[in-house]
Amino acid sequence: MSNAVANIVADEKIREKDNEKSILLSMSNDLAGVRMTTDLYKVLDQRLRSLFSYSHFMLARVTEDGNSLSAMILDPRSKNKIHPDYQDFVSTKIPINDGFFNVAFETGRPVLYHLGDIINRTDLPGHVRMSYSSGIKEMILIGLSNGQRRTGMLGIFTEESNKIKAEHINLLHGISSQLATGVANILANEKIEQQVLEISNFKKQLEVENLYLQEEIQTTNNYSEIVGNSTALRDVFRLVSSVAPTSSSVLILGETGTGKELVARAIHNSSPRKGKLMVKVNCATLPANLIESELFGHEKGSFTGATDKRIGKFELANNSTLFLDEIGEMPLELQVKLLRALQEKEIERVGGRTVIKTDVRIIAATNRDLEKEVSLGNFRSDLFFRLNVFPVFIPPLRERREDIPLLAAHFLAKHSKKAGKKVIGFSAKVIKALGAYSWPGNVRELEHLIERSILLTSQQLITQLQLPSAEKDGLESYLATGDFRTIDDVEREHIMYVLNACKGKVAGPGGAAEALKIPSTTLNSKMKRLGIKKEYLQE
Ligand SMILES: Nc1ncnc2c1ncn2[C@@H]1O[C@H](COP(=O)(O)OP(=O)(O)OP(=O)(O)O)[C@@H](O)[C@H]1O
Repeated sequence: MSNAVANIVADEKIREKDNEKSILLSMSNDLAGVRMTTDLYKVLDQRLRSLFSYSHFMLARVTEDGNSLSAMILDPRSKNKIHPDYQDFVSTKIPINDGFFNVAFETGRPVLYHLGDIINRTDLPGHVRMSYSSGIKEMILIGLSNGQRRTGMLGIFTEESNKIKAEHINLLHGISSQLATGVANILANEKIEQQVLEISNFKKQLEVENLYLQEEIQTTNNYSEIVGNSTALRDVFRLVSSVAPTSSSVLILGETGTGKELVARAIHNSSPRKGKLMVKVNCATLPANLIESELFGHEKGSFTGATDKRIGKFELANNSTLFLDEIGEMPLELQVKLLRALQEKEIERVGGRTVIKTDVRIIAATNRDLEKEVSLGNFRSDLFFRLNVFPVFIPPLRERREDIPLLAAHFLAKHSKKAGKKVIGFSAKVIKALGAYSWPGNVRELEHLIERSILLTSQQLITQLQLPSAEKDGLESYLATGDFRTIDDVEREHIMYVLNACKGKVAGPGGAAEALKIPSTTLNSKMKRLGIKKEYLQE
């Protein structure tokens, strides 16, 4: 070689080296700024294509266990895409120890394979066969390690032989550590984003639960007292205190507004579960399709709108009490699921596969006649029997009128304080009217009426009652006047009339009992109850 030629060759080599250096430098710069896989794809595709012509590349990440690879960037131009094994290959973990990937890691340099030369090897892994049958001639594998830690694997594939030259291998080796750092950055970034997402989901969930618990606390405070001293209510108290310490299901029956929720809270608050809040679900206020997820929770994406995982009320009530209000409104298909949850003591979230053990005490309430609903086929008999192990019936207010004065005084104190007014009592006429009204809305109606009356009055005494539809309903306005006789009044008058006619004789022939066609013992007890004493009789 002449000196001149030697100089030209040397110059050429220097230029190549300079070119190599500048490629390496600009690629390093590009890689250092990469934070997302889509950016990495663009950088790699652009830079690699400026080096040599190739068919496609593939970047895989090393999985957490360090033993396998999973796809990270799939080149849309991959020749393997039409191969029947492609989907399996890109969606499953591929072991590193396959005689190819591990070699690329162990040698610490890019390893070039001419597939035509190795295709007859008996130990070839599936992915190499797939590439070969898709027309790939050369494959270069570059193991990416960040210090001692393996992070990923870059594979570049050509459709023509001898496309990858020694200088390309050098260049690829030169960028491998930057690329490994880029991959590690992306993985760390993804992990952080995932954690941020999880934290924000948890935060949202906690906010929802917190809101719910706040409401519960407020409700609990409102319902801290059951007022009343009637025999009927005392019977309820007896039942409450005998069932509270157990874990037995309770079914509370009664018309609307009789205090079923109050009694449910009383049971929970006197039970060993009182340290946790009672959780309430109103089966009537939720659309049928949402009750299931409300009760059992759901996994993210289990149905349209399920954007986040949600814990159901059953799980929330673990080790506590779940109050199922208006149980009679529960759709039949959900009744089966509820029954299963009660029997098995475990639940599954909607769209979830894992079974979650729960220890939940159920208190259900309804104003419907559940037995009738069973006979009409609207309520499952097996669920009814399961819930009805301990029924508690709360009589309507009109059947325990003795409670009205106490309740009225209680609500007067409560709402006059709330309204900041000094209202201290009711006029005699109002007390009479309160005692006479039929209270179809029970205690709730009484409370609302008193609250409204306090707001309307400008005096210290409530002298006017705004009984609902008093003008419209003749009977109710009659009742509201308080100017009418009760059954007791009528009975008392009639007994006294007959007793007078019998000259005060109660028992025996010619006595009042005989005339009234009732046993004398019954007449005596009636007289006692109605406060009829002999001395009241006319001479
Ligand atoms: N004995 C009582 N003492 C004090 N307040 C009562 C009593 N009974 C009911 N209340 C009050 O009346 C209102 C209605 O009570 P609650 O919600 O418990 O009735 P409910 O039977 O569960 O009604 P619904 O069937 O409509 O759900 C509440 O504000 C409650 O505090």
